[in-house]
Amino acid sequence: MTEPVLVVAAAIVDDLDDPRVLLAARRSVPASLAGRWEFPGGKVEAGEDPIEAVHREIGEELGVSLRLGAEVTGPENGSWRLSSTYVMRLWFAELASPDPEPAPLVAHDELRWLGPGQWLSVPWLDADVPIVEAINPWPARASAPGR
Ligand SMILES: Nc1nc2c([nH]c(=O)n2[C@H]2C[C@H](O)[C@@H](COP(=O)(O)OP(=O)(O)OP(=O)(O)O)O2)c(=O)[nH]1
Repeated sequence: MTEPVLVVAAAIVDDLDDPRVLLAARRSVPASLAGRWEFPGGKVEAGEDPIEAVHREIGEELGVSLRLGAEVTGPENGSWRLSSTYVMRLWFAELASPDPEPAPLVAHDELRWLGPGQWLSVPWLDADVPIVEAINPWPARASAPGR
């Protein structure tokens, strides 16, 4: 069996100690994924350290530097399965500096800071939905039994 390709990405929040706002990025390419929202990031290059790859990808895609926090571990040896081809490792992160602000330089056409209770309000890529649900501090309450 071929090894899955490793994607690394960042769940960029306003404050690692008290995350209330999450940055989502809307893909502009490829056409099949355009309009869906994701965690900014990308594929680890051959021989590259995954943490270095996150910093490189975020620099390329958003033009900012990050301070990484805890890894958001998934069910597959700590990774999240994206598809038959890809698995993803994800870290919480905050901006290393307020200036410059992140910008959609490549691969995205819009960035949005999702506020409290809004983290699931955009159409995330299918594989990202369970991840956002796992980190969402405002999980939907089970509907009350009918009377
Ligand atoms: N970056 C990122 N990719 C995701 C997420 N969720 C998800 O299913 N994917 C998929 C989309 C792509 O098929 C694949 C990652 O590819 P990518 O296009 O972001 O990687 P890259 O920046 O290195 O792209 P490229 O230079 O090779 O074109 O993983 C996510 O939250 N972030």
